[in-house]
Amino acid sequence: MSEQTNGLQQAAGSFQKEGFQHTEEFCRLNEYQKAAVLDESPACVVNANVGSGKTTVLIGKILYLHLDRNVPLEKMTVLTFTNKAADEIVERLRKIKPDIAPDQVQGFGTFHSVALRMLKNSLPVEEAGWTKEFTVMDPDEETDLAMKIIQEHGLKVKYKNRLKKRLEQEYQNWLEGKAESRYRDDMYRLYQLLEEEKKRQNKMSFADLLRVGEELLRIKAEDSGVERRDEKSGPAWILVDEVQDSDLMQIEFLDALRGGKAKIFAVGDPNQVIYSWRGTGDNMFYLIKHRFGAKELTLPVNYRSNASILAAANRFLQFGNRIQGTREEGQRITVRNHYDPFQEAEYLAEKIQTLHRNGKSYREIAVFYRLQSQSGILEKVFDRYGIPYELSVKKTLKDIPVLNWLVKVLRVSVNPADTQMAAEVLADPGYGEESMYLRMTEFSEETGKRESVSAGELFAYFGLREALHPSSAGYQEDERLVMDFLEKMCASCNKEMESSQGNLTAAVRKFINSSALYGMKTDAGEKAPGDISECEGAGSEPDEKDRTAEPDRVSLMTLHASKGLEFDTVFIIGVNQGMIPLRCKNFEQEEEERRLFFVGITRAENNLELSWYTNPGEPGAIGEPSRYLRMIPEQLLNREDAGKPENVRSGENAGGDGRKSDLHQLRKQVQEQIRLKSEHARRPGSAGMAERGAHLQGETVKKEKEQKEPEVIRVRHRKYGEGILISEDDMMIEAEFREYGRKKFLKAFGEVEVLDAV
Ligand SMILES: Nc1ncnc2c1ncn2[C@@H]1O[C@H](COP(=O)(O)OP(=O)(O)OP(=O)(O)O)[C@@H](O)[C@H]1O
Repeated sequence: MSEQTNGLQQAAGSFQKEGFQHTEEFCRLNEYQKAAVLDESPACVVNANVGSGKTTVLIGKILYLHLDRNVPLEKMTVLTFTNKAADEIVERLRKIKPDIAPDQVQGFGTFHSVALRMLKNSLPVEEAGWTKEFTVMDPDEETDLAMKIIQEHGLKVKYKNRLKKRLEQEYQNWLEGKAESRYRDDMYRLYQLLEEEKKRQNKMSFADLLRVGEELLRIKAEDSGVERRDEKSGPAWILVDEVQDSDLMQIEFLDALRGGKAKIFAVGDPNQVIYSWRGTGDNMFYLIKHRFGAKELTLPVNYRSNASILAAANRFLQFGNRIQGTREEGQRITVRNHYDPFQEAEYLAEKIQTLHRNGKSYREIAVFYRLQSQSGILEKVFDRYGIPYELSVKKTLKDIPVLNWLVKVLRVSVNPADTQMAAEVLADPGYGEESMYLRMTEFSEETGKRESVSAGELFAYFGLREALHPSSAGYQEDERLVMDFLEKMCASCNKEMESSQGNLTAAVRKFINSSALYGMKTDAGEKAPGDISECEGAGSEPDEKDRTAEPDRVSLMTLHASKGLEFDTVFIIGVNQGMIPLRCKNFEQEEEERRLFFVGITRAENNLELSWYTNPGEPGAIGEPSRYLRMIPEQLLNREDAGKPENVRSGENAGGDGRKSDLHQLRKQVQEQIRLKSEHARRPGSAGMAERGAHLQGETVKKEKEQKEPEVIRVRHRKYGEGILISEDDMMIEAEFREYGRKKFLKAFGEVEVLDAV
């Protein structure tokens, strides 16, 4: 990627004069890539293989449209799956055209951020029942609010323990005016009340941003008449990255944004769908193609991995043709057996030290695992060996109690209608106190009109010294975290106020909305399941793929987090039965696990090592190699066996080295931690947010006995009779019938009736 960036920089001079097509960068593209860049069909989807240059093509396309076809950047909307990806595209464009102003690329971002910006700036959000000052709520907060409404109104809602999922599942049906909920309960009444409450408290969920955005865009188009629409009113081009990760709501938003006029260019890879639990299905790519009558182009050639890795990857391909490579066979894939994760961690530490001594930088090396919990042993052993590492864990403000509370304080300050948050602030067991109420509700009046502000001033205004309890043991750390956060926020707000000539309240609202939408990184880098990257307001992240700019560290991350990255050497650990793939409930999950493994192995450029344990020690994992290892042809593999249980059990397999003699001790410590954790998990849970929220508002909440909800859902089919629901998504339903086995049906045909749970 950095090599590519250099190429772009060298070519930058000639861009201005002759356009993109005459640059070295364009000439470097292969024929498929060129065809995609130059295509100007009304709608085009590029079905791209892994590592085939999707990002390269997308950037090439933007440059071509802008420099050769004179399409202003402002007339392009570039929709990405993560905010980080949007930042990366802008950053790479800036390397070529350093004078790009922030205003010109306002249309570059995630679906949600683009919708948010339009609702704030150009769509009449008042017509939908909110005001321009609305704030953004996260999905947990919406579930808490729904739970509170259920309790207040005595609603009968089934499967409350899965309320978040249920809120998502039937929302579309309710919007379409269906008369009764799937379980014939009060779900539709809940939607109604929830909607009213969100309007009353002037806040929107993520789903609202897209839905309201879409509705208002459609109304706007109707009002002005699609044909007569002012050329200036919408984008001329919509470019979509990672289109396979879109969900149905995003597609509707896309359609409305297009307004029957803008051209669509979307790149994606159906083989890399790994987030279907969020409403994305592996059929999305094809759905988009048909919905927009799009031309399909392909990018078959992979530039990343050596031929052995690609040959293995081809075994896991689910859609499309074989991935073509450009590289020689290279190193075979190593498959290694270890006795257990402790032994492996030590092996990895030594191996990485050797690689480093032989000239490989740490940043070229990554270790992937299926479950976040697997990183603990590696961290401890790497610490002991002094190996620098970067742990990719999603750590957001919500994980730090004092910042979680502070953000709520700020949210109420910029939106006093938010009684849900106000209640949570005041009754917070750590920091809540009554005097905060006035400070929050008077913020706009008192301080919010200012044109610049400092962290110290805000700290004093909110009386945070008292709220954080100066005599408590944690005060200093809390104060440091709060000041750090406020400093970042004030820097962003001051900048915002200067450029927009707005006031402090509006600037804080923008900052807080951004952080709700993207999360805000508090620690080491992360690209987790979910569109999380650094909050817009807090400055942008370093280019993830230009890794030379970052500290030299080994990357430790889950397979999910590895998507979109590339490394010279990749270790995938715990490739055991029951772990990779994780135990699956249904065929779809199984297929997704396979795609996840595919994503993991295709991150490696030159060296790939897969390991399994004789004694995995993870619940559900079996001490046998995963069946995925049997799917890779033997001639691509180099099998090595490091399992020496007798040495390992003694904990002294390494002789005189003091670090290694501690291994036995470490093993005992970690096992004890695991035991304590599982005991803790078995204890009855503490009160949920919703209960706390209600309690905070002075209500007595009866802790409802956890209802034992039935797990089996019956269905009926005209021909196959009664059966059991296995899975369903927005399009398909799968059920099992005693006489006929498992069958799948298109929901649109309504052949399967879902009966009450038994
Ligand atoms: N025409 C080309 N010639 C040489 N190298 C190329 C070419 N196109 C792309 N590459 C290189 O191939 C690698 C993969 O490119 P890129 O990251 O854009 O692919 P991708 O399709 O986005 O990957 P993924 O599927 O993993 O998300 C990069 O290192 C890139 O520089």
